[in-house]
Amino acid sequence: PDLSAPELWTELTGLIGSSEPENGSESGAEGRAAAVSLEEALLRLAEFLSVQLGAEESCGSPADLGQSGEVPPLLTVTSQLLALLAWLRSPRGRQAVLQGTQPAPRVRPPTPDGSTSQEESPSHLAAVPGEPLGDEAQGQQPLQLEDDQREWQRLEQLILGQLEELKQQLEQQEEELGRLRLGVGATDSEKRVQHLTLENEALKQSLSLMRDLLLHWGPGPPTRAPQEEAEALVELQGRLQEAQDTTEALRAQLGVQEVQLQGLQGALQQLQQETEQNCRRELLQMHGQLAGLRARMASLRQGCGDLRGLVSTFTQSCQGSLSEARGQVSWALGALSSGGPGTQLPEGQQGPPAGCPGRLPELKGNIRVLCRLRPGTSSSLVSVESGPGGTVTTCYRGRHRRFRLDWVFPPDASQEEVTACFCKLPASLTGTGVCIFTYGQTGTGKTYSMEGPPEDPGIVPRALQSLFREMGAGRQHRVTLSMVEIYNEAVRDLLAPGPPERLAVRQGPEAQGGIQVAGLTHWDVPNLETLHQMLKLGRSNRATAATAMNQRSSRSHALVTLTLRAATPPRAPGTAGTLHLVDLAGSESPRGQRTSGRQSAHSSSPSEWVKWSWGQPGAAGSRAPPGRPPPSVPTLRSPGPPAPLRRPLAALHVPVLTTARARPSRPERACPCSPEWRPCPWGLGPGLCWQRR
Ligand SMILES: Nc1ncnc2c1ncn2[C@@H]1O[C@H](COP(=O)(O)OP(=O)(O)OP(=O)(O)O)[C@@H](O)[C@H]1O
Repeated sequence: PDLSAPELWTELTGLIGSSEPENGSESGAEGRAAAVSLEEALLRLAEFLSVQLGAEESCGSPADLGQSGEVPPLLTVTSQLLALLAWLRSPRGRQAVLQGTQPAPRVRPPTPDGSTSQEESPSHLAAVPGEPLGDEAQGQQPLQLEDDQREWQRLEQLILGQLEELKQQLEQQEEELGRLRLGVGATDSEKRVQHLTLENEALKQSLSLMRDLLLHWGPGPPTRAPQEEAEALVELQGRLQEAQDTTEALRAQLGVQEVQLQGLQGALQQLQQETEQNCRRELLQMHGQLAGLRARMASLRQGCGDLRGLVSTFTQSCQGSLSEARGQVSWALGALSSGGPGTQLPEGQQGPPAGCPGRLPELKGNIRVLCRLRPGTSSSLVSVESGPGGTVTTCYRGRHRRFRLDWVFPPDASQEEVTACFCKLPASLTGTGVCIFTYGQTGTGKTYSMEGPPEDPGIVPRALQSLFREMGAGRQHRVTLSMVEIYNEAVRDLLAPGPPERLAVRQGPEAQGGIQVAGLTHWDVPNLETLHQMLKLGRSNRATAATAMNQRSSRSHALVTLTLRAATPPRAPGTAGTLHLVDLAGSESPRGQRTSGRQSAHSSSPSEWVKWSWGQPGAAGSRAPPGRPPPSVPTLRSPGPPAPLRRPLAALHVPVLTTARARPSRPERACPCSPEWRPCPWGLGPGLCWQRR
């Protein structure tokens, strides 16, 4: 096994060349070949073959040995060698070797399947060592020897050629085996390398994974060297410093944002409060408006009921007046017809009979309409005829109208002149009722005429002064005063001890004066001074508001009622007299009228004057240039009288306002005045407030 293939073949070649007698002492073989026995050569050959076959089997090509037609040359040579060996060991071979002849085995060349085809000749079989040859055999021996020698040479040449061919094939196979070994080794190495590389990569990944896991979840990195620890510590300190700096910066930014947030929260809170306040304020306003609307609706309902009552009262009053007038007319005609022409009624019979006192003047009508022109200019006034039965001619929007009135006061008429017409009235108060009211557009002098300034008092102070003067100190009448305001269609008591409340107006019995104001207070007026104080108090309580045309104008109707009753018993019912002094609210947006090019110069009645003057702007004023009527203007439509209660009360037969019950001597309601003589919250003077009095 320690010999290489070429050396082994060299030995085999030498062995074949020295195939002499086994002892070989005289052989021509050389040195070493002679020293190797045949058996030993065969053993070496077998070992070589086993090694060769093992090597080929390990190379994965043992199947090549069994393929048909591809008998390995090694087997061929081996089989021939074995055949030669068998011949040499046979007696004939021994004899041939002993005779110094070449063997003449009838050995055919190896068959393709490697089997040795050995055909023994009869002579060959007879030439068995130790057996004697026959004669025939003796005679044929030279020919056979020559054949054997030729055969031997041929066989020898054949074996040598095959050995040479086998040698070449072995060398080729050796080279191929080397290549195969090298290739297999290279392939395995590569596979191994690849496998190891993969394992290495897997191990690397596993190691990296384990390292990461240990860094994150493990007990920490393994202890490092002090230098590394120091460097890591420095790095960590740097990172810590950066983190602290970042934290400080974030804290500062957070502080700024907190301040901004607080500011925003404050602004939001303030906005919420403002919004809440606004909402509450608007809600309160809406509640107020709603309450006002409800009150107005209730007032409208009440006013509607009152108006129905007034219409009913007016109708009844008209019917009664007509019946009375018919009776008076029939009485007067009867009296005149009984006396003949030129007959005058006797002195005592100048009036109607008993039961109809003072009715004759009413034949002229119980309404007097007086016109007072205010100083100033008025574009609608054309001409004026002052005095009793005077006329006023106006031109408004191209239409001329002439009105005849009971009295016309010129613009320069004084308060005394106007009041003189009313000074006789208080004397006839007993048993009747008188109503004086002013009526006109705002700023035309109604309040001025009724009240007047303190230095130049108007109708009310002068009439009341005249009334008290006539009654004298030991008067026989008891005077009571009430004062109401009709504002926004609500009736309020201007002299109520408490806060002013809305009073209800009802239709009462005709015997008690018809219209009644429930809960209205009536105050005793002992003297003129007290009367002035109470009037002042009532005026101060009157609701006033500014308007565009007159800053002092009143938006309410003021009604002062003075009642006179007999102070000594017996008090006969029906003997009370009442004086109503009314300052109506002014008419503010003049009512438009259709433009008319025609001019009318006929005289209109006082009632027409009243109707006309209701909506005329500047109804009183200076005279316009005569003969130049104002140019036509387009039609303007404006609201008329805003409320039913603003109608002229004179047309309603002067309803008498009375209380539903007699006024007690002392107010039933508690007086807020304290007994410590503090200023009266009502503004009443000493002796007027019942507690102080
Ligand atoms: N005859 C007059 N002489 C002098 N001044 C007058 C006269 N009439 C009115 N005035 C003045 O005209 C202004 C308006 O008068 P007044 O307040 O009496 O009008 P009014 O009709 O009562 O108005 P309102 O209807 O708004 O209450 C007042 O300053 C008043 O002094």
